[in-house]
Amino acid sequence: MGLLVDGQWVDQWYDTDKTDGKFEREAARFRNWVTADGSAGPSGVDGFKAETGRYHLYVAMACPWAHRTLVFRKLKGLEPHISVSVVHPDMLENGWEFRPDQPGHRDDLYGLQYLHQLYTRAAPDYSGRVTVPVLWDKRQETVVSNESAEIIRMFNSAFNGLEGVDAGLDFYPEALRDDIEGINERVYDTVNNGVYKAGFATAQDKYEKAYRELFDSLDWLEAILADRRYLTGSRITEADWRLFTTLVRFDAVYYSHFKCNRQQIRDYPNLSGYLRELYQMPGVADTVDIGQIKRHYYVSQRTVNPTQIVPVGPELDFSSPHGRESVS
Ligand SMILES: N[C@@H](CCC(=O)N[C@@H](CS)C(=O)NCC(=O)O)C(=O)O
Repeated sequence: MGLLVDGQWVDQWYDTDKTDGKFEREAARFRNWVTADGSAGPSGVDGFKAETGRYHLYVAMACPWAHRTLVFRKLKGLEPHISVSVVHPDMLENGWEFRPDQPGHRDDLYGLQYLHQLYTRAAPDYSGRVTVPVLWDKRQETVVSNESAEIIRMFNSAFNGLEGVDAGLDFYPEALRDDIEGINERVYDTVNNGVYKAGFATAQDKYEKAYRELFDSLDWLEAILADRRYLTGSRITEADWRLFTTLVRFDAVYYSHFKCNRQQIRDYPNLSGYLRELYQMPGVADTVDIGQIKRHYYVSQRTVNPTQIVPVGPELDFSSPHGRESVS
C-alpha cells in the first residue's frame, strides 16, 4: 500500500493523522473523456474518440469502484471493444500488482509488474494514489480516466455507434438525471464511501459517525425499495449499479472487516431481494468474484486485519428467487 511522489513509489498507509482519525478519499487525477467524435468531454482534453479495440480497462475484481465499470462494460455489450486486465487481489507494499505467472492477473499490454508503472508511463512525475479502475488509451499510451463515476458515463453512451453495443440501454436517462444525482450523492457519501469511512477511521467518534450515517441511509434505501422496484422508479439506472457493488460486498466484508455490524443486507427484506434481482440479471454474476473480494480486503488491509486471516463465512445466497416482481 502506498503512493507515487514525483514518479517515485513510496510505501505508506492512509494518513489519517492530519484529519483527526477521519478517512478522506483523494480525488482522481486523470479526468479525460472518451466521446463519440473525440471532442473534449465535461473535463479534460479532446482526442479520445470511441473506437473499437483502442481502449483497455485495468480493474481489480475486489474493488467496488472498478466493479461498476465491469458491469457497464458487460451490460452495454462493450466486451468485444474494450479489453481488460485484472490485477492480483493482494495489494501490499507495492500497491496493485500483476502476477505474470498467473493467467488471470497479467498486464496484457506491457507485461508490467506493478500498476504504478502504468501511471508513470502516462505521467513520469505523477504524484498521488495509484487506483483502479484505469481506462487506458492504447493509441496515445496514456490514462484517459481513473474516475469510475465518469468511466461508467462514457460506457453508457460514447460507444453507442459501435457494432453490437446496446445503444437503447440508457442508465442515465435525461428525465431521471436529477433523481439519479440526488441519490448518488447520498449513496456515495454514506454508503459506497461510508463503509470505508467506518473501516479506515482511526478515531472512535469518526467511526461512529460513519456507522450511523451508513445505517440511516440503508434504512432510507430499504424504505424507498418498499414501493419502487429500483431507486428512481420502474427503470434501472446508474444509481442502482452504483449501490449494487457495495451491497454485494457488504455481508462478506463490510459487516465484519469494516465493523458495519448493526445488521447484514440479508436482514433487510427489500434491499436483499433487490440485491438478488440485480445479481441475477444476465451477465452480472460474471462480474462478481467473492473469493477475490474477501482475499483483497482481509489480506491487504493489514492495519485493519493484522493476522490476514480470511474468514470462511458467511454463506451467501444471491441466487434464490428475489420476489421483486410484485413491486411496481
Ligand atoms: N475515485 C476512484 C476511487 C477508486 C479507488 O479508490 N480504488 C481503490 C480500490 S477499491 C484503490 O485502487 N485504492 C488504492 C489506493 O488507494 O492506494 C474511482 O471511483 O474510480
